[in-house]
Amino acid sequence: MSTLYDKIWRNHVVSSLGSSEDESTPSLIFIDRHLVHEVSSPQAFEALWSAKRVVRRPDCTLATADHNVPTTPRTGDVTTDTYVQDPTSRAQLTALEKNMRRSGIPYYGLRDDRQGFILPGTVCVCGDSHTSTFGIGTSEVEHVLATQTLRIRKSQNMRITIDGELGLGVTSKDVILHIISTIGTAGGTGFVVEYAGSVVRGLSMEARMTMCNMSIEAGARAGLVAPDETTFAYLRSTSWQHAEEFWKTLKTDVDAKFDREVFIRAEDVLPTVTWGTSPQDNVPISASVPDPSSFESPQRREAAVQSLKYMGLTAGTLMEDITIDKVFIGSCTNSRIEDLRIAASIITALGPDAKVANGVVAMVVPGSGKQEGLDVLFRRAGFDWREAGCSMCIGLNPDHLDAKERCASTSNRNFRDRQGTGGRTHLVSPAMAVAAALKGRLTDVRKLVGASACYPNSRASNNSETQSAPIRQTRQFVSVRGIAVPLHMENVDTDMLFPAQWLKTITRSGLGDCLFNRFRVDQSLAKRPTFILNREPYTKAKIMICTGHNFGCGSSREHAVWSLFGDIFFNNCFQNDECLKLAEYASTGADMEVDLDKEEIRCIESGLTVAFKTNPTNRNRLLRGTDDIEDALAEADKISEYEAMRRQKWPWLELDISRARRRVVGNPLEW
Ligand SMILES: CC(C)[C@H](C(=O)O)[C@@H](O)C(=O)O
Ligand code: SF4
Repeated sequence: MSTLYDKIWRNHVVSSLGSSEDESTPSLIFIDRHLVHEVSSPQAFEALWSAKRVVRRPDCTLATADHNVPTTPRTGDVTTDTYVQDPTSRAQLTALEKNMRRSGIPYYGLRDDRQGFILPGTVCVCGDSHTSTFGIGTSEVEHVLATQTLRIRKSQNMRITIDGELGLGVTSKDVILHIISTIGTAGGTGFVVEYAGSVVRGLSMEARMTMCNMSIEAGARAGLVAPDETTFAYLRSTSWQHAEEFWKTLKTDVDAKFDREVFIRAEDVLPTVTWGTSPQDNVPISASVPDPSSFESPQRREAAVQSLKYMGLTAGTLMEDITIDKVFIGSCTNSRIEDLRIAASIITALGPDAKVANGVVAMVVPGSGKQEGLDVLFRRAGFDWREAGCSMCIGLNPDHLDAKERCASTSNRNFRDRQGTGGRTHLVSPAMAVAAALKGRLTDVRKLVGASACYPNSRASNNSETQSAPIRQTRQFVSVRGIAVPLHMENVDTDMLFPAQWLKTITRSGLGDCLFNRFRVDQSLAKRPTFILNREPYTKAKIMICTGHNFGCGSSREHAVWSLFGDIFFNNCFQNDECLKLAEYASTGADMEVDLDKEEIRCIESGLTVAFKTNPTNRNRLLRGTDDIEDALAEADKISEYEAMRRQKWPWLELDISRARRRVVGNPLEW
């Protein structure tokens, strides 16, 4: 008996050191589709070219520019040079274009409205955490480019079943926010989650995508929904007949066992809004800002106090009494055409007088070039309609929040400074975002229009001591000795570790100063004396002991790892009493040694020794300093065998690369 994930996994194993189902042994997995973008790929290509390697399967790869692109109109004779003013953004886009030309990978540029690259049952990766199967780091991007495979361990199986009937005005965004608050931002760590139940079966493809997309906010490796009639209708093609027969087998067997099961009653899900700086900090719109003392764990209480301070909120304030300055309808979570239709239906239901409240700036950044005339409707209601891109979800382009500006946002991350330094984000569904824009405060969309306008639309309509050397995968690591810095923080996300503004680099080195930058310096760039990394002796720390759980959650930006490795060795193996003892010792500022060979941490002055266990394969690689890509290329015959089998068994997965490239001719923003 197998789960959907077990079946997909088995279909993609190229070679396995042990049993392919063994979660402790990594297997070489074939990647059907690889999406490349400007932020996480430059360093991967640089390493690929310098190793004189080529892209194995340009036909299974596709590039888009999204994170850095301005959202102002792209009409007229524009080129990347003239359109993108910011030099660092421009450098990343130019690097992408150059790398695409050299590799032959099709590039869907800034004015391209084509869609449809992913099919049921495929393994699709991208150097971006919001890839539902699944997000990878830059070193892995390089690995996939060179080998079309990844060496990974199988995750555990989790099923989340949502049964019943969703209430009016409740959308899939509310469901996923509810799930995240139920299981926590680390609840899905180590799992691939399958969403099931009558609610999911009844959702449209777009609504399912919103849920799968935000699985990473619950820490999950991937989010899946079994393909069904809704999926087949969405693909809208008759040429999939054989494929459909196969796709119908892609479902969990009745008696399959999950490592974890969660059940949610649809009636318990209400229009939801976040109040804090983690996606799990959410409540129904009818509730009030929670009192930090209501949380059981001391860490969660402290996190809530800090979040409320940052958010400028007082416990007990009704969520509906919170006024906002900006509204952002966009991001990979909620800017699909269906999201825009739902948002537009609220405006339509209220009639021609529906206008964005005075003083509120509301922008719509569609996920693609599809408009269906909705742009006119939004503009008439006072919204600013922009071109596609990540935009204010991450603020790498000119769209951002100023300090203390409060925003109702349909994006996925309400981390500190995420949408701009000091900006305050409340995550909501598209329907709730429109309600907030029209009222100028967080608003229960159900009260506004009886909300029948929105819900039905979301249903289916049918060694590391050498500080200066650049980080390469081939670096050996045996042990590190030095001062350890204790860090008592929960949920340290990668936006905290490595703020987005520094992501616009095309190299891997010199990133040490970016680490915890917003904690290290204030707005005038003066060092904050209270932050531990600014205090002696920790300015020279080489090891970090983090006692809070869920370290490194959020984005898959490998820059966070490069910045850590540049300065200090990060170890996240312990979250128990031993970790607290190590942190206590670290607070004396004495030397500590992390020995990977012996798998122990030694506190030099006190004599305390703590043993730890790491995955044997990874340990050996680090000790030997071997190159993962070289290892995978040694199995080139097996990869070729797999490719031949794939061509024969699943012919619909082969793409016509010349067709994909055809559109690039004649468009100045294309190659
Ligand atoms: C830049 C990219 C690596 C990052 C991610 O992985 O999520 C970004 O998309 C984000 O949302 O923070
Ligand atoms: S989460 Fe935001 S920044 Fe990241 S890929 Fe999605 S839209 Fe872009």
